[in-house]
Amino acid sequence: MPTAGTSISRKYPSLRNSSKRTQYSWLEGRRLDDGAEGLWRVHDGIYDLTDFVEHHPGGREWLEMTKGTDITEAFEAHHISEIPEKLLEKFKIRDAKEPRNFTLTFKDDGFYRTLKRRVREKLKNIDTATPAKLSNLYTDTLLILTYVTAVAALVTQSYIVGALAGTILTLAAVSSHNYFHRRNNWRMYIFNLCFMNYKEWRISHALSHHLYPNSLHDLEISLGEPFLCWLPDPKIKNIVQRYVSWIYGPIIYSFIFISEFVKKLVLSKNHLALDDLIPFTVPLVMYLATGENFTTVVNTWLYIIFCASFLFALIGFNASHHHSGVVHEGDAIRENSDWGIYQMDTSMDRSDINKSHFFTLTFFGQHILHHIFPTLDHGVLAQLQPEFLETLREFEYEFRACSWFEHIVEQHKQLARIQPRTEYKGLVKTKKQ
Ligand code: HEM
Repeated sequence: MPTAGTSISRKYPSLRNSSKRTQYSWLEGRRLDDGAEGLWRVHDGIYDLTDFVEHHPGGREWLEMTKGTDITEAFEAHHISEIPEKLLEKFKIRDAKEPRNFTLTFKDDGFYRTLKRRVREKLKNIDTATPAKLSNLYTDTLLILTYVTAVAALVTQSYIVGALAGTILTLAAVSSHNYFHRRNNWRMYIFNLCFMNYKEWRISHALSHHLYPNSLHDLEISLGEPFLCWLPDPKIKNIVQRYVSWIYGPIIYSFIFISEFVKKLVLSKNHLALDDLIPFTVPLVMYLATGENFTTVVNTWLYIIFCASFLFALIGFNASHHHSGVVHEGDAIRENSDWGIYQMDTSMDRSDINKSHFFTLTFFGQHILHHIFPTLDHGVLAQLQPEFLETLREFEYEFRACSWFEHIVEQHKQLARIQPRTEYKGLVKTKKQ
């Protein structure tokens, strides 16, 4: 087990290399490393939120899951208003004994908090309801179409209609990701249709990937290993993982949904819940609508799932973080980086996807703004671009974006890359921060 820290933490993440790594083992590792003294840590304070869990407006789950960990990044990213910070003081019981494990900063005059103040003001003066309603309309339509096209695939027994049903299922699942980042709401359950559970994604995606992208703390990186290895480290990938993954990668893409479910049955069966039955509503509707025999229903449904899984991975892995020009663990980064700047260094947006509300919602668009303000509806984010660009200019950073196609090419180059960059090559134009 390595003992040195990582580019953004003093300690190497416990249990990262466990052969049984899951969302729950990631949380377990955080409890071992975070110096939260069995309670909740925010910056250098220890808080007892036991009495607040039930009353948390974002839902009890977020706080239940994170008990015993440092929630600084989660707390900062999930609240735009000043109310949570004021409320938090009520629950402080002492200063933490150890320094924080993570070295990312949230200085008041730093990039992230400056931008957040501007966003807070802007949100008071813009129409957020209309774009949010449009997102709801898109999502609900995709949900209905998921069932309709699945039935159509069964009736027609056409591979093309089956692939269309898979496409719709993926678009519905990605849209529902807009909802599981927020307070509990029914649309977050749409995500479960694809065999992955929204609650587990709140851990691997919202709490791990969003807060520490491309680092050793990012579960979306570690769960891909040893088959898909994006970190530039010759110790974790050989020639097969670097180049042959270009060929076997798409096959893996197709099995992700099913394998996540199987993994849950094997490794996390204690966490099985009623909502894990949601994916089975699709074949049930297919059966009830047509009366087809069991084998035909299951075969058609599995074909839809494989198509959906392929497209989901194609969209997800090429959304922002694996362009070979962005920072991955091992590459030099700024010391004590502002959290928002670290997010900028590890991401690159997609100019083509960002142009449309529908594609932003269904292709993980407006990626950087979504990462740093995950509780805002995807449809609202475009309106925040002026404040985002203004703050970037002020901090002398540039906004980086390229096409989706370039991301796909670059992601493959990143799979092959093994040389970490020894000089900081983020998006900074000057040394000023
Ligand atoms: C793991 C840490 C936490 C996470 C992930 C989290 C997440 C969330 C989410 C998702 C929402 C709903 C946002 C929306 O839908 O607009 C929310 C709202 C809220 N949370 Fe948290 N929360 C955390 C910790 C806390 C703590 C420690 C406090 C205060 C003691 C707090 C106070 C609030 C308040 C007051 C709201 C209402 C919205 C607002 O005024 O900003 N949260 N939180």
